[in-house]
Amino acid sequence: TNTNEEEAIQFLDEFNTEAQIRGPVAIEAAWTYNTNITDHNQRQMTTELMKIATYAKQTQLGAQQFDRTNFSYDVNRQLEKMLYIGDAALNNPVELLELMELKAKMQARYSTGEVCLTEEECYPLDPDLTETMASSRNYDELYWAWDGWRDAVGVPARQDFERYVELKNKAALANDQPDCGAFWRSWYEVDNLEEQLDALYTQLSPLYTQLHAYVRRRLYDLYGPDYVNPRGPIPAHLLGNMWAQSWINLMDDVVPYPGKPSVDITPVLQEENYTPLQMFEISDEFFKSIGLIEMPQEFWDESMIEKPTDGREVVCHASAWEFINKIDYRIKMCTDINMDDFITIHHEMGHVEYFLQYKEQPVVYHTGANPGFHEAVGDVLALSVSTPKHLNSIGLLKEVVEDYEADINYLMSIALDKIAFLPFSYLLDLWRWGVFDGSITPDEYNQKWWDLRLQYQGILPPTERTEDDFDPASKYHVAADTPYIRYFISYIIQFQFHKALCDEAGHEGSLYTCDIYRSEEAGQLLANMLQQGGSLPWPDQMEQMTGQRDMDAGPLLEYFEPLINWLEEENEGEELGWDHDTTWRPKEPG
Ligand SMILES: O=C(CCC(O)(O)[C@H](Cc1ccccc1)NC(=O)c1ccccc1)N[C@@H](Cc1c[nH]c2ccccc12)C(=O)O
Ligand SMILES: [Zn+2]
Repeated sequence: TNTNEEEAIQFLDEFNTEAQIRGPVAIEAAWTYNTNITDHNQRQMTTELMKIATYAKQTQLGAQQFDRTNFSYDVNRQLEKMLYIGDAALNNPVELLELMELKAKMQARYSTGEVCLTEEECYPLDPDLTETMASSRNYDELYWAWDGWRDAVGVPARQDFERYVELKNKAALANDQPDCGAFWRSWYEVDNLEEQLDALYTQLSPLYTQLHAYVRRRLYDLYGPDYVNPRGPIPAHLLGNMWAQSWINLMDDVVPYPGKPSVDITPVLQEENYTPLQMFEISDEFFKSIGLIEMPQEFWDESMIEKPTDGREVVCHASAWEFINKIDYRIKMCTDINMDDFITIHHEMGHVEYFLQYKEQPVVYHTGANPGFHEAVGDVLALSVSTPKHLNSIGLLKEVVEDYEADINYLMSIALDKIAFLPFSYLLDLWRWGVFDGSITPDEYNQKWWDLRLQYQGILPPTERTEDDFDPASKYHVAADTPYIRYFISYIIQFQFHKALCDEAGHEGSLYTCDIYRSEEAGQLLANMLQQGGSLPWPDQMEQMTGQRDMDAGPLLEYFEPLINWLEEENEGEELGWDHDTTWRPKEPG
């Protein structure tokens, strides 16, 4: 083996140059497929991805030549990142091709899935079924969309998924990892991640239980005792979202003090005919206001921010794209004109901001400090943007009242998104890690999924589910080979970041009223972290920003403190939790 550090540095420089030439070609082919799903474009993408995989394999072999023992920290870290190359580690090219085609096929099935009322009348997830789940209060109509979607994209995915699991585990073994879940967890560079996450969830579950009891009572008032049991789990299709992962669309039915002005900007966005472009420009302006880098011209020229109307099939699930040529950065999103998508735009733009901030780093460091960091950036800014004061100052809320009741309404709206999301974002990869490590076998995929959905979310399916169903694949990230624990981690650390940025901005008063708009100091603190990309372990970067090294639920609990007190009082007399009546089932849908 080679102990010559000079040669290692030479090797790294050559990779860095080569990657910026080869990378864009493959990413462009993936972009073309994602924005125009055809067999031809899939073949083109697969061909390019195979070439990049071969190059990654060569790079891995090259990096393995070196004995890193006495190399500098940075050279060692860059070489180490080259050793783990994901799917490309599959030694058998036939299997690698099979895996790529499986992934493309599952992603295409999800992205083109639809539920039909009649032969000619079919509805896709985005925007139609999403809108039905958000706005219908008809138990049977909600069930039609919920069950139809699972029949359309869940059931047919099972066979592909089982083969996908085998191949992903083979690739993990080729990366010296016992299974794919272990490989995905290795990105967090801590050896007790699962224990840390379990401790965080234990700390947060009482708050979720309070919110669950409150919302359940309101749904009981709405749907009656045939469909909602005030002591049991909630039917999964009543929460305003296809996966019950965010309950924000129930706000009108659960708002604590109805007499106060709304905090939902959807009516204004629609009445004033805001366009997706204008929504993106408002987001970009916020990033600029705190001194971050604005979206480049190529971003505005090449992004796809609306669902095409020319008949093209596209992957509508939002994503942010870096072409590692220091020039091209894009967002692909089928933007709907509502608050949900206004927030998602900030989420996606947060990814692009991270790309822009770390673009001078070596390519191997073009990642988040950990995947949760990448998911948190946009959401942190959205916490400021969402404040009624801020929305009022940019003309998206016509009236704002600042008193205790209005504050509780606001905190409820944020909790319906952030607190409701915690169990879902935790359980999804608990299930998937179990699938990868073999503790969850194909004959129980669906049963174990619903066991976890009951245990953590306190929900149950509106009808009996069997192993003929495969409900996990009704969620994009399961169909699209995208890990999910990153969002659970993001929802915790984004409040740590928010608190640090608010302190830096000189904010005084409650954390939930903080808006870092126009604070160059806050922006500088954030940029200093973002610029580092993956060059330093995330605890070091967490310490630079917040003064301590761990994930900590404290700032989240501080943010929601007034609502926690309000819920405890409001829920006096409620039977908290959902294991009081495990035999109850809702009445069958019509
Ligand atoms: O999936 C997303 C947004 C999509 C994404 O930006 O996270 C996207 C997912 C993806 C990953 C890989 C391939 C294709 C899509 N991630 C990125 O675009 C991305 C880009 C660079 C680095 C890391 C992630 N949000 C999650 C949950 C969520 C977290 N915060 C939110 C805020 C608003 C709405 C949803 C969410 C969901 O919809 O269930
Ligand atoms: Zn994201």
